Amino acid sequence: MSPIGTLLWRNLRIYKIYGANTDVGKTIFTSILCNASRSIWKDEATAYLKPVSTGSDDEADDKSRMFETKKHNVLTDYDTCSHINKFAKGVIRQTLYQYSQPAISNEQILNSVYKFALDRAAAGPGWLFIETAGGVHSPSPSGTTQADLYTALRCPVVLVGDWKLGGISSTISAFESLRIRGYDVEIVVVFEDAQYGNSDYLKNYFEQRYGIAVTALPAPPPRNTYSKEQDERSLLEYYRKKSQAKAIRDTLTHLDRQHSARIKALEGMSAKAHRKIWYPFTQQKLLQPDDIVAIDSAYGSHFQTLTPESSTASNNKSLLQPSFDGSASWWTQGLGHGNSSLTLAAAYAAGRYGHVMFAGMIHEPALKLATMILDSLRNPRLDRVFFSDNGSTGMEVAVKMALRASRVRYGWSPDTKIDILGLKGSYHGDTIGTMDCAEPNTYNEKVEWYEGKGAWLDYPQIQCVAGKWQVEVPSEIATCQNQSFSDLSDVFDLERRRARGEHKVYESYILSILRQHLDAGRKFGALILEPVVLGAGGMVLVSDPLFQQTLVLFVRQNASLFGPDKLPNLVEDDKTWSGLPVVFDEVFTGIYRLGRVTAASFLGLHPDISVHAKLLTGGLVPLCVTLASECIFDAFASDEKSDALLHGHSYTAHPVGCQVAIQSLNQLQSLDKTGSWDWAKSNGWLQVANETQTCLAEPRPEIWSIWPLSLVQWISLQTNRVAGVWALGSVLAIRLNAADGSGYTSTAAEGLRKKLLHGVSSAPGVAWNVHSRVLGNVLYIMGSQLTTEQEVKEISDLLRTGFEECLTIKILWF
Ligand SMILES: C[C@H](N)[C@H](N)CCCCCC(=O)O
Repeated sequence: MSPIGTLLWRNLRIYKIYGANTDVGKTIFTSILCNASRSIWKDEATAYLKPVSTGSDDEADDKSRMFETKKHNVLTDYDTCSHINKFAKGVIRQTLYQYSQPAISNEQILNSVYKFALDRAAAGPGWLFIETAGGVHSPSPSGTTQADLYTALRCPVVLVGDWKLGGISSTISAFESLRIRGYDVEIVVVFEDAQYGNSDYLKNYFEQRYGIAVTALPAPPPRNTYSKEQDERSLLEYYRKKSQAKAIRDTLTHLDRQHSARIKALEGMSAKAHRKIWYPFTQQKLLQPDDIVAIDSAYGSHFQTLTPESSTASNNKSLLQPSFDGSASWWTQGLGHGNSSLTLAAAYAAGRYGHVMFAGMIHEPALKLATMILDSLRNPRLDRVFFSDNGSTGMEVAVKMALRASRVRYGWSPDTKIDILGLKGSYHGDTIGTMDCAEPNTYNEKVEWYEGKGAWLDYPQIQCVAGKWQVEVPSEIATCQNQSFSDLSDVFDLERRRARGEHKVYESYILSILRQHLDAGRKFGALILEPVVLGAGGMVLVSDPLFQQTLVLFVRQNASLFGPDKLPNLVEDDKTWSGLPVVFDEVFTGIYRLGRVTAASFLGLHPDISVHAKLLTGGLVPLCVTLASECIFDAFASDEKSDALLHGHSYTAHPVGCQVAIQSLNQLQSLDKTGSWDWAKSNGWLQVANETQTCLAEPRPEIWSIWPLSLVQWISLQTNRVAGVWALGSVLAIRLNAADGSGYTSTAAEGLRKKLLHGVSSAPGVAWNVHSRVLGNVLYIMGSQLTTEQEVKEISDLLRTGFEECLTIKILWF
């Protein structure tokens, strides 16, 4: 099954009819719109679709039961599909499901709606009106409300307002519910009512606030209970007149124009962007307008993007296609695009506070989040939370914290040159301070102010090569040989490996490097690591975790190397940093990206400073927290204001971010607790571990990925082009053999990226693709924490086909 696409065809104007409430006249308005479009666009077809209809099978809307209902409310009586039959002759009409049918899934409904729309578009130009059930939040068969059910299809909306007592409120509430879910309400239609005058109020309200027109029509004639014939005649007359009314013609003309305007705007975006936007991480001289992908919207794991051939495509070709968000929107995405509970959290905090000043003040979301994140990370060292905006700024703060703590501990003067200790290929942010924490590399070699301030150690890397997990030891760690493991859990089984003494060779290497630098008079103020995975440095399943663990323990156990302790009253306990403050940059790897709440837990370590962003807010808004131990915090305590951490972003601890983060953490924790990733864990990963386990006493670490182990192994066997591959949590990284030298500037992964971008056409008119970023010769695909087994299967198949096609037709794409 292909992912569900947004409904947009050039020749088919599709509108979704939502009601401010049930019983407000959705069917009557839809029948009038159908009838009118039939008479205005005579050569075109008009279709009406009711995806789900209320009532049991025998009293289904499809059956002609009009006038036989026992209810006496005029609109309820008319709320049947047979209205379309009777009052909008020639309209193609279909009801897909009845509520009474058992177990109709959301996917079934959405796929059927898509298929119906696709068939209509293929049949020729026209209109399609899709009538939802009840009010905006009336539940669908699965329980999902109407507004949430149809988000993926994202049709523009005709909102039928409520003309009764209380209707102003329900109409505005319905509008707001639709709006915060990203729907474009193109027009509001409502019956006139002399008693309440809702239509006048709503006209002013929507036109003035949102520039949205309101069309008001007189209500249908009251029911004639004495004569069926009379009743039907007067109703026919009502429909005939209203379908010819100027207000309805104007409404349809407006909807027709809006449809064309939406397509024109979408198709013009890339060219305009090419002239106006300065893109990040992009050599724009090499960028053509056509390379820029226009996004209409995003939902779940997919963007809805304009197809490359949209302007030349035949009329019935869909203009939008689902594009799997393969970089998880630069590693931020965790809980799906358009996640309405996150949206509501953001809206709630924006409504309650907007943004408020933080220095010297406190608000509930910040305090709650601080408590929650400290509890969640289960790191006994961490006591304090500093808020900033994004990973770079959070890391800048971490560096300031760590260096100050070291300077105070070791009694260095403020002008002492202090370096950091790190790993080659590390990347901690794009701002100058954090760039200086990285060794010289492609990202910083042409940055005028870059001045690397550190010593960076080499390390062994892990990847699956030809079906085996290899720990590849660089020549710098000379005496050690590459090691091969049958599964990844064995690599992460640090206790056993330590018991076997495998760390000793790492200790000697670390000591020899440190000695060289310290003997040259260098001073270090922090050990900064991206635990387990190096992100921008090439998506490296870093150093054998045993190496990172050994490095941290070595630094902590050999404090005297770094300087004589100048703090006479220092109380040493297991919360006090030793040797160097250990900073973990978990901006990318933390908060379940790798399947666990912290990446530190893979190493069995507690850092003194820990930085978290990206998944912290589920990928909705930027926010970063830098957590520190009390002992780091104390380094800033004095009677002098100038000793304080003089740092604070304007949007520090913005309530919207904090509230969204609370919601995200709750959702992620609940996914974890309720076994939502069990399908992935059993996808080869934990079976292998358990099989190996039977003869072992202690349980082994739980290592798994949403990307099946069989896929990882299969890719690793494509040895003529693949140098190695790994997967952990929601990340899959493929390192390709590169003739042009590996690294960020390599073009080796471009061919595979393009293959994924070209995508799949699974059936006529049904296409989807994968949007991904490459890091030179490394192509990675990152799901969200809500990516489904089905989505993973589709992408896995596409990857396999991509590799196989290239073999068959011998295209050298890397
Ligand atoms: C997004 C991330 N946090 C960094 N700011 C950028 C990392 C380098 C990405 C390079 C690229 O996608 O071309």
